[in-house]
Amino acid sequence: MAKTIIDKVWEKHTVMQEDNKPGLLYIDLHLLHEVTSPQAFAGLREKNRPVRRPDLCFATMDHNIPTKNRFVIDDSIALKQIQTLEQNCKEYGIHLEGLESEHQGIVHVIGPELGLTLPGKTIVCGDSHTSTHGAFGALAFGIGTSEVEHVLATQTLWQQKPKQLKVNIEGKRGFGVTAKDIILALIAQYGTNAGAGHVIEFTGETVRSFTMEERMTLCNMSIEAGAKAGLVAPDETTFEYIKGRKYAPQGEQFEEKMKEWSALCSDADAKYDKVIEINAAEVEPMVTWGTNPSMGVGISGNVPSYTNEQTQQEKEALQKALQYMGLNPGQSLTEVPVQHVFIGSCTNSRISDLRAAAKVVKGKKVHGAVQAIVVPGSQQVKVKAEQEGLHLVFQEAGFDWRDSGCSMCLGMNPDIVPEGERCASTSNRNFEGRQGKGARTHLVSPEMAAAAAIEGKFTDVRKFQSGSRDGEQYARI
Ligand SMILES: CC(C)[C@H](C(=O)O)[C@@H](O)C(=O)O
Ligand code: SF4
Repeated sequence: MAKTIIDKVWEKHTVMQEDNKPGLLYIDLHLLHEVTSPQAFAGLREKNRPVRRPDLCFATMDHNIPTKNRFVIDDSIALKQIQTLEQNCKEYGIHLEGLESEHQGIVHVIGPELGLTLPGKTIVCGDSHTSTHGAFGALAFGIGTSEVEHVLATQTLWQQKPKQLKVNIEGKRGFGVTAKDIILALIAQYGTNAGAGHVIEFTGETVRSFTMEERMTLCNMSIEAGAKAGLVAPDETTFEYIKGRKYAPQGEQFEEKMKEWSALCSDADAKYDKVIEINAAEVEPMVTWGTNPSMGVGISGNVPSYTNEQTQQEKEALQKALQYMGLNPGQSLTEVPVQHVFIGSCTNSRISDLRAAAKVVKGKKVHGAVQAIVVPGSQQVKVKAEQEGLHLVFQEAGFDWRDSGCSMCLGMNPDIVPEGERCASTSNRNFEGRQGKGARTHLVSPEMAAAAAIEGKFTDVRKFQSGSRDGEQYARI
């Protein structure tokens, strides 16, 4: 029978499978961070169990660390979680990229960067955006804390095989349109439940043309479309990215692996439970206006109005979102002023994101009413950006240049948006209170965030580039 890449990875990792029951999956890589691991280790300790494969675990700290004066942690819960992770890793022999490490960073940024994330692997982490690693053709998904304990103890996980959704993206995307815009457009059209119970395989010419970093952005947000995971079958772009990375197979071993990885694709006549077609040419730079990632619209569009077609329930949901966001029905997004700009998070904090934003910012100044920060996804991204002089571009414009971490993506560290204030954010979630109590989050691409920082309001980034526009993706140099 024809198989999808998901079937292939699944079958290869199934240790045990009884009819109509969850299967037992072998896990190749277990990523850990400070927030969702303490109880799991405590559980092990209580039962006096060792970690079965410490060599397949890899830890970092990212969520609640400060991005300024990173060694001064005032919050007692954050400090406790960080120290607990250090102790646990030491006690159980797990590799940790701590605050002092040059390889520290957001867990979903450093996995790929260090060559830990590889095609065909099963990868888990107590974190929903583990889907990011799917960009390499890995089956990667978030797990709960009790499952973290199970994986630590057994290196396996009970899983019901998910359904499969193919999202086929074709068409040449327009100038200034990024992977972030395409996934936001998909979620705006099909909703935050589109992928519920499914793993998404992203296919199509547009996806093939994406860099690995763009594929990561796409897979990162598949979770925001409700999916369990998202993946892209590996190809030359993938192998090229992996080659030479610290923990990737080297030399002859790499060549061998590449042969194996090349077979990792869906058979031509493989069946999916659902198929969605997206035309990338129809997507424009997106901005979310509401309190979930599906509440978004192209920059030339408006905040929605009430219509006769809406049910009472839909009207109430719209009203609630607009009230929280401090917006009026029908309002143009280009009139909406922002007070904060955040360029960072596991969605958009890689070197190509920073280059793209810097290109928009270069030679301009951040609007006087805006506080803007750039938070590289890892310390390695930070170093690379500094070698290229990007930090100077940002600093000269008035951006704050920080150390890596989750930062303003979520209100778990000192980078908070004050109540009632508005942030153009390159992160992935815009739920109520996500960036702080009463904070108003608008999800955008790095280019759009950079443009908003300069104008002090949302604006179409495409106009910033009119002089130098050459039909190429300026965003991805
Ligand atoms: C803290 C963690 C459990 C959480 C997640 O699972 O995604 C966080 O990373 C997030 O983005 O909301
Ligand atoms: S950057 Fe944001 S979305 Fe990503 S892991 Fe951290 S908190 Fe979660």
